[in-house]
Amino acid sequence: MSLALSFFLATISASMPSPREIRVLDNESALAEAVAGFLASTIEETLRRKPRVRLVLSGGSTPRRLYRTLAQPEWAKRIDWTSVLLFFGDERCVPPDHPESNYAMAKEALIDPLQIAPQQVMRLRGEAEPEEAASHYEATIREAFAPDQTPFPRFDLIFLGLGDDGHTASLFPSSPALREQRRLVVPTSSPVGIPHRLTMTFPLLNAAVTVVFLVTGSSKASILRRVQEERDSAAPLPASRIRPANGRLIWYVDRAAASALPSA
Ligand SMILES: O=C(O)[C@H](O)[C@@H](O)[C@H](O)[C@H](O)COP(=O)(O)O
Repeated sequence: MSLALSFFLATISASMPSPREIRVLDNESALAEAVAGFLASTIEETLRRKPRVRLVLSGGSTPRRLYRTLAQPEWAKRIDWTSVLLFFGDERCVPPDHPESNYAMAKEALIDPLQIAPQQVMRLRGEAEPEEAASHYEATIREAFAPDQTPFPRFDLIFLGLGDDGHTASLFPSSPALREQRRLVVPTSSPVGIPHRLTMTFPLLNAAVTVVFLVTGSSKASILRRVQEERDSAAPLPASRIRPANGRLIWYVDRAAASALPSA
């Protein structure tokens, strides 16, 4: 094979997203344990190559079980949290102690129990003016990746959830934020719950080394099937557009959420 052809094939294969992996666990508890194990292995493997791990937490209610599991002694002793920088994929525009704050949930379930130092936690300032908060967070991300000035920094692992309308992070169907191709973080709005949000954008999320979706419960069965079956439709659901160009996409789902999948 000529050098030119092998280079061409390498380039093509490098630009094709890796296949998505769906891992079905019996229930929420088994899912939390499995994801904790995956996170521990990912952190261990990353720290063999780099001095720190940059991890993005998801909001919503699903990840709370995972965060509480990670705070348990048997997991706390397995993970070197002193080498982990925590970021948030999105935030509601509320104060950090508001019951709807994604930061407040992670603080209660993970950060405080593990005594993770404040300087390791990059909080999205939900209490600030949204444009200012978005710009500040973009600067925070770029500082955390310096001197690497890649246009879209590659987080080592990003956790995401799935809304029953197909949204993920705070990227909601029909939102202008879905079209953002330049910025890392933008203000946006939600049709449900807290209206004003901040969210990481598709280019940043899809730059990740690994993206892990956490989906549990029978209420997500229908939307999970739609997302898995959607192929290049004219208006794909936001969660369907999460396809790390040079990374892994893994769906951790429980049996209830997977009940509508063809292989279920
Ligand atoms: O701020 C948020 O709410 C999340 O970023 C959002 O994308 C969440 O992951 C989904 O809405 C699923 O939420 P549940 O886990 O509560 O079902």
